[in-house]
Parts: sequence; C-alpha cells; structure tokens
Amino acid sequence: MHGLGRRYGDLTALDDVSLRLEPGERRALIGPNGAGKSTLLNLVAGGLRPTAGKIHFGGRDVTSLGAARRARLGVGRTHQHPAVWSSLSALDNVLVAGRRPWGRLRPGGRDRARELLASVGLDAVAGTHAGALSHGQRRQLELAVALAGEPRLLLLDEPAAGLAPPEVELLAGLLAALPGTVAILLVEHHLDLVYGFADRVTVLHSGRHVHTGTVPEIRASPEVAAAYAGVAP
Ligand SMILES: Nc1ncnc2c1ncn2[C@@H]1O[C@H](COP(=O)(O)OP(=O)(O)OP(=O)(O)O)[C@@H](O)[C@H]1O
Repeated sequence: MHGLGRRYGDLTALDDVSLRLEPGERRALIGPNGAGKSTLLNLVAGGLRPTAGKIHFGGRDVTSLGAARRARLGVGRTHQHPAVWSSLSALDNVLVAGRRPWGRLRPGGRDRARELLASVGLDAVAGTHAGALSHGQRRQLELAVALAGEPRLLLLDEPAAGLAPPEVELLAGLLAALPGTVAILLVEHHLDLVYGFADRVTVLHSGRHVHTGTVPEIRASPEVAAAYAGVAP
C-alpha cells in the first residue's frame, strides 16, 4: 500500500498510509474504534476504492481491480459477520468456494474440502447446514471457505468478535496452524490474541499510521498507549 487514503465525504477515514507485507508474514492491525482498520481491509480486498494512493499485490498494481479479480489473484478474506451460505451444508460451503472460475470442482476437490473442514475443527458437522451452526462454528467455517480459494494473502476482520473465551483459545490455535505460505493481515481488538499471533503489529489512529513494530516494541510504545487511551499520539 502506497500513500493509501480514503475519504467519506468530508471525513478522512484513512490518510496517507503506506504498508508492505512480506509473503507468509503474520501482521496485525490494531487501533481504537474508528481508526480506519476496516476501511484499510476493504481497500485491500477491493470492495472499496481508495481516494488516494496505490495497492500492489505480488508486484502488480491492483488498485483498479474489483474484489472478484483480486480474490482470483489470491486475496482472501473473512468478515466481521461471518459470510457463509446458511442453507448449504458446511461441506458445500467449502466446495463452492473451492470451485474453478466456471463452476467446476477441482480434481480432488471434495477430499480437499473435507481436509479444510477438519483443519478448522468442523469435520463432525460437515453435513450440517451453516445456518444451524453456532456463531463460533460459522467463523471457523468462514476460515475454511477463505482457505479453499487458496489465498496468498488472507485478511481477517475481527475474527474473535462475539466469541466466548474458550472459542477465542480455539481460534488462536487455528490461526497458529494456518499455512505458513499465506500472508495474514489480522484486524482485531482482542490484544492477547494479537500478541500471541503477530510477527509485527501496525497501529492506526484517526486514519493515520502511528507505529509498526514487533510485539515487544508495540507493548512498550508510549505512542500506542496514547492511541488506546483515546489521545492523539
Ligand atoms: N460507509 C461509510 N460512510 C461514512 N463514514 C464511514 C463509512 N465507513 C466508515 N466510516 C467512518 O470512517 C472512520 C473509520 O471507520 P472504520 O470502520 O474503518 O474504523 P475501524 O478502525 O475499523 O473501527 P472499529 O474498530 O470500530 O471497527 C470512522 O469515523 C467511521 O465512522
């Protein structure tokens, strides 16, 4: 991301943010409410267009590409409210996501879908309609759905939101086990989860980049403490 900006009318939600993620990197994006985290995620996913700046992915300028094109290039995501097909079984959700562009299953697609479901702890409910799963299970399913698209970058939007403490622990284990080849950008308010997960953490405040550092650096940073106290750093 180079000089990325987004305005909503008069409001500047994101202002001149430049970030670079390396292949396979675990990066967390934190900041108080309204800092611009979801806006940044949506800009990278392609659901939203920047009003300033550029986005490159794998060396290619993708700024003008829509979400579907970016997904095909390897940008996967999950949402604050899990986006799965309620009337389809858990297995069919993953199968649909793993199709080739013209709707055909990949060779070995069904086995792969079962493996993905097992990897997120849902093998026992493969035949259950997604609408009948718990909120936490739908989050796990959305992760399997995102992985079925074979992303090189996975954007996770507050995956711990609405989860009970034991479910957050389960999620932490799932995140730790994600393939090392996939770069991950995690937006999350649950700081224990962030600190256990991230190689590096980026802090936003009022749409601006405050700091990027390792977990110990971020924990010790007075700027970060100020941002969380609601005071402009
Ligand atoms: N569609 C929109 N129209 C107008 N303003 C918006 C829109 N989406 C976001 N905003 C504003 O942009 C700013 C950044 O919002 P954003 O949702 O990106 O922050 P966030 O860091 O993800 O916050 P939270 O942690 O509460 O999810 C906020 O002031 C928000 O009110």
